Amino acid sequence: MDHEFWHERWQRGEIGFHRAQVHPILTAQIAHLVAPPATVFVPLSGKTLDMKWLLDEGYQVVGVELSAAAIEAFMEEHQLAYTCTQQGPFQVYQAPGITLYQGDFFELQPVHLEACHAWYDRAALVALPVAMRQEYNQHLQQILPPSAKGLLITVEYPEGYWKGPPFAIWEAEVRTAYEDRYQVHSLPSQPGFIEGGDSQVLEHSYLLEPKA
Ligand SMILES: C[S@@+](CC[C@H](N)C(=O)[O-])C[C@H]1O[C@@H](n2cnc3c(N)ncnc32)[C@H](O)[C@@H]1O
Repeated sequence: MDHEFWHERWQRGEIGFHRAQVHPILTAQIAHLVAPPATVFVPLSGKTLDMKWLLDEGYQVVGVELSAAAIEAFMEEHQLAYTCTQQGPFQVYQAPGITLYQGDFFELQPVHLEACHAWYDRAALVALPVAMRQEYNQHLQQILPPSAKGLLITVEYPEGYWKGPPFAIWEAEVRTAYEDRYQVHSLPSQPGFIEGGDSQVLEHSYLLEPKA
């Protein structure tokens, strides 16, 4: 999954991961972690409608996304008046309540996320092959404030059912990645969504709360 893979997907409009509705797990769960006007980090954000829902609820949003096309589509589809400036390795798109860093997640530093109270990971961790996931989990924990809480959604499906992305991630992997620093609350799985997928897919979500 190099950068070119994702740029090409955006260029060709192959964005089956993009949902036409706000994710019901976000709307049901985020208030259990943080209340508006808390700042929520959305890694590998695409142009998800979830960010608009968060803004409309009164949350502040910080995102990171490789594709400028995705970020500009988000701003334009929601008619947000935005500015764009260069800051180090990022083009920074800003509109009231939202800052989207266009560039590589792995270039983010703690200073970029110092205002964040929570993060929301849907189709970010599962977008990465296993070799990158460990690095992603470590970097995420290094750049977030230690008090930040997480809402993570993974997908699960039988081996051989789908090539990925999204990749199936089982609870043991989530616990290995997060349990040192977070209480990992597993929520009941529910029928999931993969472009062209069917009932063999489950979505499994987790609330991650820093250990005292
Ligand atoms: C599967 S999509 C999910 C998008 C969004 N979370 C959603 O729910 O619609 C993964 C996104 O991550 C972006 N991406 C992949 N690798 C990235 C990286 N290293 N840094 C920033 N964004 C990245 C891709 O361009 C793509 O938009």
